[in-house]
Amino acid sequence: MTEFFKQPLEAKKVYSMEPGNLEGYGQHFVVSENQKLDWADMFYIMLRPSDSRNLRFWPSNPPSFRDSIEMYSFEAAKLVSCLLRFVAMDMGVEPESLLQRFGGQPQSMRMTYYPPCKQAEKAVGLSPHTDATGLTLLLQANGVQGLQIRKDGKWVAINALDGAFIVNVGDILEILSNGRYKSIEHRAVVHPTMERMSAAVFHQPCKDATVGPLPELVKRDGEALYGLIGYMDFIARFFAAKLDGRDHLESLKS
Ligand SMILES: O=C(O)CCC(=O)C(=O)O
Ligand SMILES: [Fe+2]
Repeated sequence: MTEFFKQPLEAKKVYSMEPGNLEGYGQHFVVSENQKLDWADMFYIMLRPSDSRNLRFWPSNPPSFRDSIEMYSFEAAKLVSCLLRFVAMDMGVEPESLLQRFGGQPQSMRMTYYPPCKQAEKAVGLSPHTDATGLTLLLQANGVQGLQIRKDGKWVAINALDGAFIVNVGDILEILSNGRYKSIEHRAVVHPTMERMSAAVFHQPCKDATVGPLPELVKRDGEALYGLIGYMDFIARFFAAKLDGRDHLESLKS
């Protein structure tokens, strides 16, 4: 990842995003021509299932990139399967019940490079958002801190352990768990003199999945806190909400 971002712009532009598609090199969360852009370069690819991969966006330089990503993707999927089993057990439902909702374990990855910014307090590295996923494994790749989460209305800085994953609960797990696990709003700030890099691996339902609280939880709770929605409709709402925090999620509440 470091070597990819270090290349001259021209080399990275070979992988530029195309209209209507998030894959490739560029900026995400662009909703209007008047907004300030995030102080970051992003690179997004689909990893799983393997037939969702578009190798046109997989850099051939550095030469080890593809093999490294393949291995990373496999291990991340394995870890997330374990975590989803633990979460299911924690909620007192069948251990496989959550995992079943992520059939084929769709997975994608956003690598983000935040250049240093002299006026760091005036720039936003990554705008506040929740992840539209089940679970996200986030790795802060070069030891520079910058992630913040919104807790009780206040931004709290996260001090990540070196080499450890930060596990973020996403919108879909909040819905499936009927609100037991809350999707965390987060953002990234930038540093005045140091660059920062992060890699987020997202685990989401398949495109044609319908998402709603697990029936066994609804039965126990006596009500479903969220209505049923197709995953692609959910994604459309996610982007239409223009990153207004958790609005897209709150609007699903019945
Ligand atoms: O850079 C970070 O720490 C946050 C990245 C993130 O939230 C994302 O890629 O969705
Ligand atoms: Fe995120």
